[in-house]
Amino acid sequence: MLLQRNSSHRGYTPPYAEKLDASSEFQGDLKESFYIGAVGDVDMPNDPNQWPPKERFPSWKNTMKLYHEAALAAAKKILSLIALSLDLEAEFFQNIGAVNCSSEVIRLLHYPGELNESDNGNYGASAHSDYGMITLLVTDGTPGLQICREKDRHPQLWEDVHHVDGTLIVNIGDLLERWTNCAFRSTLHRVVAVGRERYSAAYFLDPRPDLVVQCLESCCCEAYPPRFLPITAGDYLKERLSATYK
Ligand SMILES: O=C(O)CCC(=O)C(=O)O
Ligand SMILES: [Fe+2]
Repeated sequence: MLLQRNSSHRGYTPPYAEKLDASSEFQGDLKESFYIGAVGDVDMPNDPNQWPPKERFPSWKNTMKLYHEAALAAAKKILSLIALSLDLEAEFFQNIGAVNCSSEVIRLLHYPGELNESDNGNYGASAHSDYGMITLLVTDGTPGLQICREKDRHPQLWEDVHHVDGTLIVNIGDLLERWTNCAFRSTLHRVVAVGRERYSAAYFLDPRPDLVVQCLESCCCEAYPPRFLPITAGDYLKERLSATYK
């Protein structure tokens, strides 16, 4: 298939090719998606994105570029607020290299309306937390997204995320959970099949791959020691991605 996802995870991923919950009994999730990384310009001559033909989609590249810019600006503001809440400078995450523009990815998602019988019980997107820092999600308002507030509790309790027009859904990712020693928990979420076609767009912001993610000083003390070992952002993301595409 043309524009099939390449080794830089850019391009088209068909249904069943991704399994966000590696323990799912199904072959893969129902969604299909298209990944667009940071849009190359003078600073990024080797843009690994895959672009549909200009003749058919004349404004596609520019629209994606504008979306990246707007999402990055919003993500930076949210990260500043998170930093302030941790008694850090507003620019803390940007200053340490946690806001890496060349690792940003937009994932355009489409969930099918009709299901095969063999997909009974399968998910549009099976349960997972996002891997990086934060995710900004917009949807077309079709239900399906659910979160589990207490991911370590069993049985898990799932709640619908209600659509509010004109708003973004912000997910905390695993790396922010590791940095903050669980002060900010990464949100376990999934998309259930509701028998209606659904579209959404997720924007993922990840740190520089060589950045070591370790518990922030303001997030641990003797009585509450670090819960996670230090790891580079790149190693963590590689580990999670390899489980997703097994
Ligand atoms: O489509 C959605 O609402 C959620 C998508 C999602 O969780 C993801 O792409 O990581
Ligand atoms: Fe997600």
